[in-house]
Amino acid sequence: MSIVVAIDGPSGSGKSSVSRRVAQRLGLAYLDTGAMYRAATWWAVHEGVDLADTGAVAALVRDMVLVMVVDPRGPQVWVGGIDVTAAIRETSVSTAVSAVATNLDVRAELARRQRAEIAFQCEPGSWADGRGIVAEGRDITTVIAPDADVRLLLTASEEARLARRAREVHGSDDAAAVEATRDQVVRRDADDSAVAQFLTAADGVVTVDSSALDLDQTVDAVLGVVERTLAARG
Ligand SMILES: Nc1ncnc2c1ncn2[C@@H]1O[C@H](COP(=O)(O)OP(=O)(O)O)[C@@H](O)[C@H]1O
Ligand SMILES: Nc1ccn([C@H]2C[C@H](O)[C@@H](COP(=O)(O)OP(=O)(O)O)O2)c(=O)n1
Repeated sequence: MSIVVAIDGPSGSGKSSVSRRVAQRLGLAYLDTGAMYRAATWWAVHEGVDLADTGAVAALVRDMVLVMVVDPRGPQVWVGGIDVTAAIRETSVSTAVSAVATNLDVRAELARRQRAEIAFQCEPGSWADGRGIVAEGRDITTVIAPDADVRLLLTASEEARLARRAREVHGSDDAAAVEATRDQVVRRDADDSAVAQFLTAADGVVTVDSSALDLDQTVDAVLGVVERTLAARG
């Protein structure tokens, strides 16, 4: 029997780091859908397409050769035969990505690919050999996989999320580092929330607030929700 775990949440709530660890512990594949929007952004810039030209960006993304390596021990992202796993984390991509993520034709194309990947990992012969997948992003619990076995919203206070991102990007959470991070957390969430609802839990979605938890405690909390949800389902 396959298991699909869907996790949404705002920037810096811990979706990527927590989902990877949860997938490893459960032997499931791991799909970072945000990385797909980042890859599309990187590719459009690489190909010299103006991000404001929504038709041109959508056409480019429809033909984009994107490979997501779903092994949670070493996820990778390849676009047009280039390994962009590190490049898509750069601040230039973080700043620009909402312009691509709010392009509804791009969303339709990436949604199609995300649903196909989730279905594929529930089939024998895939990386997960049918065991299933943890997929995370902004609209997984609501749009991409509303029928997932487990649906979870990972939240944390704005203060905690800014401090985490500042430590990650600038190696410090002093006032200057937090201010330098504000655009890629607060402004981006405001822009992104125009097209996906990830600030409050939809019906049937369990909220885990990680503000006062460290990474290990958050992973344990999420694993607890998975166990209880599957046990209740029988
Ligand atoms: N519960 C937590 N406590 C402390 N730091 C965390 C926690 N969860 C994640 N982090 C750290 O915060 C940063 C952002 O986490 P990340 O998984 O990239 O969030 P998201 O994918 O939601 O944007 C990472 O450096 C991560 O190690
Ligand atoms: N399912 C998704 C996943 C991400 N996005 C958007 C929202 C974000 O601005 C970008 C990048 O997502 P990502 O999860 O990498 O962002 P973080 O920096 O980890 O917060 O893509 C989306 O619109 N829908």
